[in-house]
Amino acid sequence: MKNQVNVGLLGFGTVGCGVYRILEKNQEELIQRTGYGIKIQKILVRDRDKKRDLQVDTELLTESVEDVTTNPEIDVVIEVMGGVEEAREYILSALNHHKHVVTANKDLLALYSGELLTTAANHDCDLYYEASVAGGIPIIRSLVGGLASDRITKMMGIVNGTTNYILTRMTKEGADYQEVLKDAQALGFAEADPSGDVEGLDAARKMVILSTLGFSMKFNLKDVQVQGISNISSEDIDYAGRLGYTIKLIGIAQKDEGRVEISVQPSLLPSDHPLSSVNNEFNAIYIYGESIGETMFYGPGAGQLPTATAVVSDLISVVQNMRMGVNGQSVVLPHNKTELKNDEDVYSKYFLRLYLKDEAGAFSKVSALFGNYHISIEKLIQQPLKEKGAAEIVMVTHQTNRAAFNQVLSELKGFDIVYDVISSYRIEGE
Ligand SMILES: NC(=O)C1=CN([C@@H]2O[C@H](COP(=O)(O)OP(=O)(O)OC[C@H]3O[C@@H](n4cnc5c(N)ncnc54)[C@H](OP(=O)(O)O)[C@@H]3O)[C@@H](O)[C@H]2O)C=CC1
Ligand SMILES: N[C@@H](CC=O)C(=O)O
Repeated sequence: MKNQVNVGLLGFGTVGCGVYRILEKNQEELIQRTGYGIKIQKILVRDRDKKRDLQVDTELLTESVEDVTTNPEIDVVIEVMGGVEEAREYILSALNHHKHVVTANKDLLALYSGELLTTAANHDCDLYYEASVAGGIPIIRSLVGGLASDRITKMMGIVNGTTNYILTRMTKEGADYQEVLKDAQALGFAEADPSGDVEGLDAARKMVILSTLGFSMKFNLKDVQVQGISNISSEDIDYAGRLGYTIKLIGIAQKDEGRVEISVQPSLLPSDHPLSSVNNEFNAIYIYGESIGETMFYGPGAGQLPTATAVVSDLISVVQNMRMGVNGQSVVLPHNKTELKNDEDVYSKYFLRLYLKDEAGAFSKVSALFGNYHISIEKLIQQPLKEKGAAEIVMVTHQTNRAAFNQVLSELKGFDIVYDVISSYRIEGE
C-alpha cells in the first residue's frame, strides 16, 4: 500500500465541506492514527460554478461521477450528497470498482442496506455509515461494537436534530414554527427537503437502521408508525407544560417476546425526564440490553462539524483496515425473523385535547365512551371556550393499548357532542 490514501467526495454541501475542513485541520493526527496521509482527490457537485462558502481549488470539483467512482487513483469514496437512486447507483459503482465507501445517507440505508452491505462484502470492501444516525453520536459503533455481546430489548430517544431544534424554541421562546424551521435550514440541520424532518420520516429511517442493527431483523419504513411535528400548536405545548410534560419527537423500537414495535411520534415526557432536557439540535438515545440494563448516548445530532466528525472517523477505520488488510465491522446482515407487534400489544398513556359542545351531560357521554374501552382518565383540565359555545377538554389517560385508543379517537370524531378532536399524543417515560 502506498503511503497516501486518496479520497473522492460525492457532495460538497454542509457535511462535505465539514469533511474537507476536518481533513485539512487534523491532517497531522490522521497521519498519527492511520500511518497514512489522506488526500481529497476529486469532489462531485451538481454545479461547479456555484458560489460556495468554502473556496477550494476548482480543479478538485467535477460534475462527472466517473471522475470519482471509477477513478483508479481513488481508494475511498465518501457519499455526502443525499437522495436515494443516484446515491445508490454511485455507491454500487464505487463498490464494483473495489473502492471502500463511507456514507451519511440514512434515506438510502433505510431502503437498501442489505443490497449495499452484500455488494461491499462481495468485493471485500468496507461500507461504514456512522453519520447516518444521530450525527456526531457514535451510536452505530456502540451497537455493532460495544454492545455486540448483549441482547437489545429497547431503543428510545430523540434522533432528529431539526425537529428537536424547532420544538425547543417553540417551547422555550414561544417561537413561530415556520420561522424556526427556516433557522434550522440556515444552520444546516434540515434535509434538502425539510418535510422529511418535520413529518418524522428522517427519524423513522434512523429507527429502521437502529432496529435492523439492534434486533438483527430486516425492517422497512412501512413497519414504522410515523407522525411528525407539523401539527403541534403552541396550545398543545402550553397544556403539556401545565400537566408537567414536555413535547419531543420520540423514536421507539421495542422488542418483547420476539415481536417488535417501531414508532416515531411527538410524545409527552415528564418534564424531569432526562430526554426533556435534550435541547436544540442535540439528540439522545437510550439503549436497553438484557445484560447491560440502561445506557444513554447524548450529543449533537446534526450540523456540519459533528456530522463530519462521524464521517471522518469512519474514514479512519477504513484506512486502518486497509493497512491491516482486513475488512470492517459494518458488514452485519440481519438474521432473525421479523415479527411486528399488533396495536393491541402496544401500551401507553395518552394526552387528548378536544372541543365539546357546552351542553348538559356531554362530558359524561365522553367518559362513558372511554369506559366502554376500559380506558380511565388520570388528569383532566376543562375550561369554557366562549367564542364557540363549547368547552375545551384536555385529558391524560391511564395506560391503554393503541387499538383501544385509536377506536375511541375515531368514535369521538363522529360524536354529535364533539366539535373537534384537536390533538392526541402518546405519553412516554413514566
Ligand atoms: N446536514 C446534517 O446535519 C446531516 C446530514 N446528513 C446526511 O448527509 C448527506 C448530505 O447532507 P448535506 O451536506 O446536509 O446536504 P447538502 O444539500 O448541503 O449538500 C449536498 C451536496 O451534494 C451535491 N449533490 C446533491 N445531489 C447531487 C447529484 N445528483 N449529483 C452531484 N452532486 C449532487 C450538491 O451539489 P451542489 O453543491 O452543486 O448543489 C451538494 O454539494 C445527506 O444524506 C444527509 O441526510 C446526515 C447527518 C447530518
Ligand atoms: N436533518 C437531520 C440531519 C441529521 O441526520 C436532522 O435534523 O437530524
